[in-house]
Amino acid sequence: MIYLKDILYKVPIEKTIGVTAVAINNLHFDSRKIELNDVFVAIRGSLSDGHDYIKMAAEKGALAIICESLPELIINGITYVQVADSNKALALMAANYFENPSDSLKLIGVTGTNGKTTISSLLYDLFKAAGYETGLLSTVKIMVGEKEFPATHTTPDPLTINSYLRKMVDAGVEFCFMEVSSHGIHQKRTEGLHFAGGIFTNLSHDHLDYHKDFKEYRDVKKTFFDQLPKSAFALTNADDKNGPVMLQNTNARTYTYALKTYADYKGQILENQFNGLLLKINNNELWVKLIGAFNAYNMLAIYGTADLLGLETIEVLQLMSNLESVAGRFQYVVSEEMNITAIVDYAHTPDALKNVLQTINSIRTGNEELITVVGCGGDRDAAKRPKMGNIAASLSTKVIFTSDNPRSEDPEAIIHQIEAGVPPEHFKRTLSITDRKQAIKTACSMANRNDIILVAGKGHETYQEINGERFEFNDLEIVSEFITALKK
Ligand SMILES: CC(=O)N[C@H]1[C@@H](OP(=O)(O)OP(=O)(O)OC[C@H]2O[C@@H](n3ccc(=O)[nH]c3=O)[C@H](O)[C@@H]2O)O[C@H](CO)[C@@H](O)[C@@H]1O[C@H](C)C(=O)N[C@@H](C)C(=O)N[C@H](CCC(=O)O)C(=O)O
Ligand SMILES: Nc1ncnc2c1ncn2[C@@H]1O[C@H](COP(=O)(O)OP(=O)(O)OP(=O)(O)O)[C@@H](O)[C@H]1O
Ligand SMILES: N[C@H](CCC[C@H](N)C(=O)O)C(=O)O
Ligand SMILES: [Mg+2]
Repeated sequence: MIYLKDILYKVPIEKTIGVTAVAINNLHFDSRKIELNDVFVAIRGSLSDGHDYIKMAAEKGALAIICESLPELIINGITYVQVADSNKALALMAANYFENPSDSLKLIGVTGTNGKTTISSLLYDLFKAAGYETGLLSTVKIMVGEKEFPATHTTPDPLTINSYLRKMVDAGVEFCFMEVSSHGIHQKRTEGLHFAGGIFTNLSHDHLDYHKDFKEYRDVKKTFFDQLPKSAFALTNADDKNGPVMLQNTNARTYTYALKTYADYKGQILENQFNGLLLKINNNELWVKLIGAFNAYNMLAIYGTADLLGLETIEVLQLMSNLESVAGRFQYVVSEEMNITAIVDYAHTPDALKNVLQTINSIRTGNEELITVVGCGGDRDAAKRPKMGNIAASLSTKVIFTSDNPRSEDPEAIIHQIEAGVPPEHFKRTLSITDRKQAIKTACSMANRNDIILVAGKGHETYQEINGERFEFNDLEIVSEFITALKK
């Protein structure tokens, strides 16, 4: 039996009408899911206002309504709890409802613009390989020990988070690595979770459609570290100019990693080739199978975290050298006959695209062409479009602009905005093909022996979203099929 008063523990309440000593069934923030004796939390969203659905929730049998402003019609027998912040109330209630599973886990949050999925997934792989029961909440998938569940968000809503954390605790999971997105922090999806550690990767232009400006985006990320408890560690990238800013007001124990400046976990790239990186971390040398300078940062974050969580250095080094790239993160195939390399990468921000292209250029050996296929998602930050057009054209020898989840927007209009960023001297390098499959096919047919094709933006995604409908689509499958069919 779960009581309303128990799940309201620690929730700052402004006013209560009715009794809270009542047994409740489920907790929901979507009125459409309400059944008899459930609790409905009204949230002001970006598309609609949950307060408009209080009546619907009541009609469907809600026993209690949690809201920021009380409705005009107060119905006898229903308890109304007025709170200052429904998002926060939902997160605290969700944690209470599932009996605060994060208290029984070592939960590590990874935040920053790029690298969250890579770091959290590889930490999951590493701790699993070290023999621990491990959990993962990531953009790509959710893992409860060995069991896989589909992910809908990078950081899901608090009910989803806490229900999975509960499953993890019940399955004996000891460590859980989770991505903490800026939307997640801003919407307080992670409020009430007990973190054992926080990792900051880097901060660059992203999600400025959602956040007011860069400062707000940065400050939102920072609140995650401000809220870490004393017992936690906070590990930051000292080479990123916002890295130290993140730790300014944290109560956690602070640590740094860096390639360029002094840091607790100091790294050096000794070799950077197509078959991996030779790194020196503090005084240890190791080969890892991942490629590119940005992955050296990810490796430092992983090394530091494993060390802070008490793993033995020797073991960590050995496990790190076995790590394989994460789905859709610099995944590649090479065609046997023509030796064409096709790389699929989730880079969907200017910074990530630049990183991937610079990485490929840094390990290109000769005059081979670098043919990039890229687009930008619809209903997302439009300011990044010309920037990505500029980067793709400047750092590739040929570019095909195409669609990447146009969602409700006109795909051609998005492509025009990308094209607007191409410097005139590179016009000749670019062409645009709206149909993504056709664009990939054309890139493959343009490739000669030893050339490199980068298909950027969708990574692990297995669909293309057009007009609210998701069509099956897999960059890696499509590009592999076309390059292996090439015979010249
Ligand atoms: C902009 C945004 O973040 N939206 C998220 C938000 O929805 P919302 O606030 O817009 O909801 P809304 O549709 O306006 O509705 C407001 C409220 O009314 C309720 N409602 C609505 C209709 C109804 O009939 N009855 C009812 O009760 C809704 O359940 C909701 O509580 O809260 C929902 C529940 O948690 C999320 O699913 C939804 O994510 C949408 C789908 C989304 O696309 N989010 C992306 C942008 C996102 O969060 N991305 C980040 C980062 C990705 C990255 O780093 O690249 C992520 O963590 O995934
Ligand atoms: N440390 C890093 N610094 C810069 N770029 C990176 C880093 N790690 C990965 N990338 C690049 O950014 C892309 C996204 O990486 P990843 O999926 O790990 O990030 P993320 O933070 O989870 O992104 P999202 O916000 O979309 O969930 C990768 O495909 C890679 O090209
Ligand atoms: N988590 C990100 C992923 C973007 C991936 C890209 N393929 C796109 O659709 O824009 C978002 O939903 O904004
Ligand atoms: Mg991610």
